Amino acid sequence: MDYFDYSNGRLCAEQVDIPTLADQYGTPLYVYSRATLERHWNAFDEALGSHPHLVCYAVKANSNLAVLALLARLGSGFDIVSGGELARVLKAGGDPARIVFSGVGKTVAEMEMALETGIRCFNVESTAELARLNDVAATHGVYAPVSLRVNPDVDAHTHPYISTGLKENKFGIEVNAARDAYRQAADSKHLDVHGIDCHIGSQLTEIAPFVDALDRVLELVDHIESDGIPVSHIDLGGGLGVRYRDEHPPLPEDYVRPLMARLSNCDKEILIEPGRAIAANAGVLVTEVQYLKETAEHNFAIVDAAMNDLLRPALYQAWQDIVPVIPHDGAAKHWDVVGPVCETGDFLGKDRELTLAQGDRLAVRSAGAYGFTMASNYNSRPRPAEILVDGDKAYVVRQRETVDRLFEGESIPDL
Ligand SMILES: Cc1ncc(COP(=O)(O)O)c(C=O)c1O
Ligand SMILES: N[C@@H](CCCC[NH3+])C(=O)O
Repeated sequence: MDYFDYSNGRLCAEQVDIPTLADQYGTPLYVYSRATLERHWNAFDEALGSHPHLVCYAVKANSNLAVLALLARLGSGFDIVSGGELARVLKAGGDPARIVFSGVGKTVAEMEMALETGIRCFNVESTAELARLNDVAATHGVYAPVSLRVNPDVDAHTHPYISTGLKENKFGIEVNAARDAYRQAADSKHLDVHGIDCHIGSQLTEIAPFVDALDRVLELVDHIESDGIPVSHIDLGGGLGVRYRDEHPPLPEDYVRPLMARLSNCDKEILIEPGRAIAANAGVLVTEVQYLKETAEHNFAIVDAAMNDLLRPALYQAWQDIVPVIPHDGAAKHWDVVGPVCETGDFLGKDRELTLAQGDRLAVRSAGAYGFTMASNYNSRPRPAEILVDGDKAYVVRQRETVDRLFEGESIPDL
């Protein structure tokens, strides 16, 4: 459930009128709902109940400082994948002791920054990374808290680009090699083994793969602990899907229940790393129809948002609902909603039945996750502004990028 709905024939975010926001701040424009973000985070937190747990929001889904700050105030932990994300979380007031650091390619500088900050744990993804982290910690005379991300070889039944838990994927340490990796970690003088971690993919709409992955992790925990290496937490990763079209992903409580049933006799702290399920349906991308172009083959609605603003349709052929901001009368037609970028793959939606006129505004739904964070400046397009709505108030949480900003850091050498 989210807080985007029509009131008097105009789309609103909570109690704020989206057409007015578009008039004030222009388009393309990302609009987020605080109540939706908080509701989703709380749903995970409450589902985990009294079992010791930490919901570590996956920052990559939506890393706007205002979004991170409001989750930090709820007591959220954070799953980060770069030094940049670490800096963002700290800037937003996140607690370093609630940060877990995932990612296959952590650099020495990123490790140093995280050690200095005193993060909760490194989710280590290879034995080479274990060795590097031990060296970096030794150089600084500290101990690095580690959890090994194991790749359980479970098919998440999701888009191949966002499946991460199969043995052919680059992520994690092969489940069969994990026991040896734990021995390496335990024998490393400057590493402290804290936990175990897995993340099998994103936009999962079934529970079975999560349960299979947990079973493999629990089997491994038995082996590791019988080797004399205790772990104090199990991190189940993120990945719970959302409804973009006609999917029926489980609610947070229905996703957590079967997992916790398996963990009823387990006193270890449970971490989860949801991103999309918290942020996706908490945001829309508002865009304006620039031209309507009807050809023999297709009707094109050329809008002012493009693949550089919202990449998911172009990258994954992802379907996101596109709705009018102010529905009006007229004959509906089938439109390909496309952007101005010079790529055939630049579309936001194809074959959408809409009643359109030039100048209409449209909202692309479920754009709060992997929307702005994947935006680029391709075609030298400044990135959109971002608005956070809270009840009847709207805050500009990122100004629209200016063309001047696009040249920052560039120079023309005196050749
Ligand atoms: C390690 C890790 N944790 C958490 C997430 C968040 O995933 P999602 O947004 O699907 O919940 C991701 C992205 O897939 C990830 O790579
Ligand atoms: N960016 C992807 C999800 C990737 C998850 C990253 N681990 C999407 O939009 O669906």
